[in-house]
Amino acid sequence: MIKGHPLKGAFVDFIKEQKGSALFSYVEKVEEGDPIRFYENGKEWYKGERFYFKDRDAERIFAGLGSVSTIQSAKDNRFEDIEAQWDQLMSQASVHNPYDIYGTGPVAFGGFSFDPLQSQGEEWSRFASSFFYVPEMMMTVYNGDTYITVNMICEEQDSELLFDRIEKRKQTILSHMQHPSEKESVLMELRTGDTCAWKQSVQSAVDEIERDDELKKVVLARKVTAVFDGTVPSDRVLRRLDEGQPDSFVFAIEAMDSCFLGASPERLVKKRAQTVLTTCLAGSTARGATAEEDTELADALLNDGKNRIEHDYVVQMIRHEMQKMCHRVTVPKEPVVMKVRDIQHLYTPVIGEAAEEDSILRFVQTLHPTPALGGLPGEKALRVIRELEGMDRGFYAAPVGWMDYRKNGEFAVAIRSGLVVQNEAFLYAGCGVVRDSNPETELEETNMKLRPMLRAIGGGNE
Ligand SMILES: C=C(O[C@@H]1C=C(C(=O)O)C=C[C@H]1O)C(=O)O
Ligand SMILES: [Mg+2]
Repeated sequence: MIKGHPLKGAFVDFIKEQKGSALFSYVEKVEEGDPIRFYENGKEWYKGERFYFKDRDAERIFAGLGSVSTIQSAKDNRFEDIEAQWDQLMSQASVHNPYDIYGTGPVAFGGFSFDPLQSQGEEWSRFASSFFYVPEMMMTVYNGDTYITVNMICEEQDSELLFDRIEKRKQTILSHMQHPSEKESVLMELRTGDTCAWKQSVQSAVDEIERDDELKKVVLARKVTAVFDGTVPSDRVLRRLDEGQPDSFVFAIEAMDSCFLGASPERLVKKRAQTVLTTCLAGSTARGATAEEDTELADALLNDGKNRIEHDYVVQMIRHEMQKMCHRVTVPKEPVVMKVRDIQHLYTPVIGEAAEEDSILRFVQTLHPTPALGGLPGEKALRVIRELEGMDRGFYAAPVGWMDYRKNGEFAVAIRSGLVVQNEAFLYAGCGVVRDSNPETELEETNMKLRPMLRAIGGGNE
């Protein structure tokens, strides 16, 4: 029995009043915390329902365990439907959060598949077309401070037992500093797919762009399959991504025996009160072996016509959509170069001012997919992708992130990512095809983009 927790009485009374089924949430500050450890330590009780999310600046880090309510939607209006379900849950919730920190208290974590009209690939069978976990327990690290949120939903007769059980688990997970180590598996085979056929589809997209005056850009992706001699240790993969990609969003989301994870440089949208941040990221080149070569490559990228056009299509669409949703939008005139470990990109950050009560999901719905992952114009490009790609992207290139009970939050574009299912890992990479694309160069670009995940699963050069 855990006696004396200040909120236990309040919880029991609340459940009694509500007659069950409403959310009770409380937040505590703890001395220190390691979200990766928290995630790993939660494996024993919560495997299959965990998540992890670190933003690009490592300003805010989340690790979530379990799900007291999983919000899902496969409807045509999946964004509105998810929002309505979240509103419904929150309208009856009792939230005890003495801290005014975004990302503490009830948070829904999850995402939306890239294209719900694409027929589902078997490897994605554990992933609904959109789903969000409301974690039972979550660690939020913000500016070096650590917060624990506990969420509970239960029947009246179970309330005391549940409170005590979670409190005990929480203590164990927080104190249990020695995480159970996973067995490393050996990579047996890397199936890169038919790269000739892939280059042909790039050429087909170029032909289509030449034929159709309206079509400007189509993003085509490919899938590489890694087969191991045993279960892929996804906790280790996550840890390697987290340690190896300090300048990226790092995320993981489990669904039963599958885990989708990655290290993406690309923000789809972040909303905090009136401020909305989004990103135009497109146009790529390699990193140099020396600082000089790196700068030369960056300069060449900034001055390369093909990459500038590829980038500009993204800016055009994002500017247009943001202007419709915000009363003020700031877009720099020229892109700058963003460098991550394996690649450099053209980058134009966009800032908008919207109404404080606007939901982040409205921005997700409107912006996804940007021409960085779909193409221009969007619908037409999606039709070409469905026809030429011949695979299910699942959550690759899709919005993955979190929203809080005030509809603030942040979503990354889930690129540089892969899906782990038992002894297999499916890795994805794509690139923006425009009129001047060369299939061989685009293939090389996808190889560069596969590197972070290959390294993290133990199949790449250091
Ligand atoms: C499609 C991917 O990346 C996108 C495509 C880019 C490009 O073609 O230059 C650059 C950044 C991303 O917006 C990927 O990483 O799989
Ligand atoms: Mg490109």
